[in-house]
Amino acid sequence: MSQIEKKINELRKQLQHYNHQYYVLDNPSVPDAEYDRLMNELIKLEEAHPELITPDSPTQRVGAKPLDVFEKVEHTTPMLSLANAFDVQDLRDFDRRIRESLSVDQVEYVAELKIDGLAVSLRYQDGVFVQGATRGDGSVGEDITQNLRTVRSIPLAINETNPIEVRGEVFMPKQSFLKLNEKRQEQELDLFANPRNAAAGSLRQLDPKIAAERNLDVFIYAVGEWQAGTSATHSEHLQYLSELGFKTNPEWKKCDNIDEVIQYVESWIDRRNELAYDIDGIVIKVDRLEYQDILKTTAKSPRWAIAYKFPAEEVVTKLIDVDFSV
Ligand SMILES: NC(=O)c1cc2c(=O)c3cc(F)ccc3oc2nc1N
Repeated sequence: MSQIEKKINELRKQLQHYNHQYYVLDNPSVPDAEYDRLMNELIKLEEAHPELITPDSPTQRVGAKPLDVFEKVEHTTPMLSLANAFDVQDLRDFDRRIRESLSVDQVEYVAELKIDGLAVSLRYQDGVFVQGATRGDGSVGEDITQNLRTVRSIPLAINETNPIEVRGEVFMPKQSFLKLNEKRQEQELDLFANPRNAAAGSLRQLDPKIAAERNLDVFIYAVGEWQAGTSATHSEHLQYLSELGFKTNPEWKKCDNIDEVIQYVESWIDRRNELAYDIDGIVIKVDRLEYQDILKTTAKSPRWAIAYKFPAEEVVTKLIDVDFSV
């Protein structure tokens, strides 16, 4: 390996590490000036040696040119939607049905915040991000790889060389949403109704440069296709996803029974406005993967998971004070 290649690989490793600290762990470890200096050094070296550029280089986040259309992508494992629960009794019924089907007295669950964004599937081959898609109708989604590459918290490379597909929710933080609408107000463009629509609208842009400016973020919440997988529980999957370098939501909780799930749900009903992002409920999943396999799915939804929906918040949009006096 030439000195140049050594230098390029060293810079890539450093920048990928700093990216992970900043965007995935929200814990910047270098001043921006130092990060920019290293990035500029890598850009210059790659410009001088374009044959050494690889798709997982930190310089390749925004590169692509606008698309004419989004290609279709078939999901090898369908991306189903969740059945809803609206009160505690629904949760107890959900738990009873599962314990009866499994003929067990107690079932462990994982409870997770239900991020109010857009479901996506990300595929990695030989440790490199190769394709990202929307849920679509559950069987066929749209290829939005170029736009997902601009989401800084989506790693372009992971240390799992076996093919793996993961699923998560792309969202726009509340602050970014307010700033975007203020800018659109100034430009006399129509405003987005909520962060979810803003995130969806950003991922539907054919020009990745626009998506790149929208400050999108992601929480990865499940492993999809992973032949090499050996985990016994969903909670092990969540820990593994985090070790691989994915951004997972830190608020998930393993619950020994439905009573603990109900406590968790009730603890979050009044705490959502503390969060930097919108949630519209809590997702509850049977933790043991062998139980998930036994319970399977209906045509539309898994029998081993349910979404407890919070009552819709009275929509208090921050009215942007427009100064008509001028
Ligand atoms: N918005 C979310 O934060 C979120 C969404 C889903 C799903 O839509 C979902 C759909 C399935 F068929 C199975 C598991 C799931 O798990 C999920 N977990 C989450 N945390």
